[in-house]
Amino acid sequence: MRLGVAGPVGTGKSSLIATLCRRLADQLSLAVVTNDIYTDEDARFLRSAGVLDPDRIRPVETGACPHTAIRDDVTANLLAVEDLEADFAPLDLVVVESGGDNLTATFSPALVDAQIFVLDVAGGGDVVRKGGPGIARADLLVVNKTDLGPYVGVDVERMVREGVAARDGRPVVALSRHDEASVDELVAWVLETLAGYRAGGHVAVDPGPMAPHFHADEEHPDGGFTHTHDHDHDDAPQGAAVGEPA
Ligand SMILES: Nc1nc2c(ncn2[C@@H]2O[C@H](COP(=O)(O)OP(=O)(O)OP(=O)(O)O)[C@@H](O)[C@H]2O)c(=O)[nH]1
Repeated sequence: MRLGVAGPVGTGKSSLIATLCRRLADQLSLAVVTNDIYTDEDARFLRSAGVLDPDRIRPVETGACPHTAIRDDVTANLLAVEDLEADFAPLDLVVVESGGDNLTATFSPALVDAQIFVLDVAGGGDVVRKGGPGIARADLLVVNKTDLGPYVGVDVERMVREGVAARDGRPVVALSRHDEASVDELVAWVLETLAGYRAGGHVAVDPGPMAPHFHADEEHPDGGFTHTHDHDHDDAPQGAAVGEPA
């Protein structure tokens, strides 16, 4: 299974992956692909954490906004994942870490089977309310660094409640690496999702938003049409469609 980890800059994506590797490397065959814009910093961090054979951690240097490489053109990431799968087959789990991006960045289902969106309490208690496709529709929302709540004046329980309310029943984990019970909850979710994937019951979803795009169609008076997939998501804002097919 390929598992994406996305979220704004510094919310704790690399640390979460290090924690997962620490907890799962004994029972699963793991590999990690990291994405940074101009460096291989995240891969170096994970290698130096000593949680996985360094060769199982491969960096992609996007040279562009992180979402470009995880949803618009996933080629570089797919090649990195496929190289790892070829070198270490059979792998149970490949984790792909996005570079830190904004609230709209999500993975294409062409790259990952499931995805985690990571926020942290230090980014402000109102971030969940600001919403976005990852917050609302990623397979799992993690509200990270809950231990910092008292120091930054954030009501963690309220933030988590708002996350649950925004997600229509999808799961939320309130996480701190200093709270073993919360790490247990994260690990349990990963194992459960992996079991569902192996049983053929897990369907990769596109949290969106899908960029407006053009379909060539000779029958259409304009030679084709541009549209969005807003209607795929009941709660997505409507009205952005341009020239829907007749
Ligand atoms: N207090 C606290 N700090 C944490 C926790 N998880 C991560 N951090 C710290 O948060 C900072 C950012 O963590 P990273 O894992 O580098 O975050 P990231 O999302 O990978 O960052 P980018 O790749 O730059 O977007 C580091 O200083 C971590 O030590 C946590 O549970 N509690």
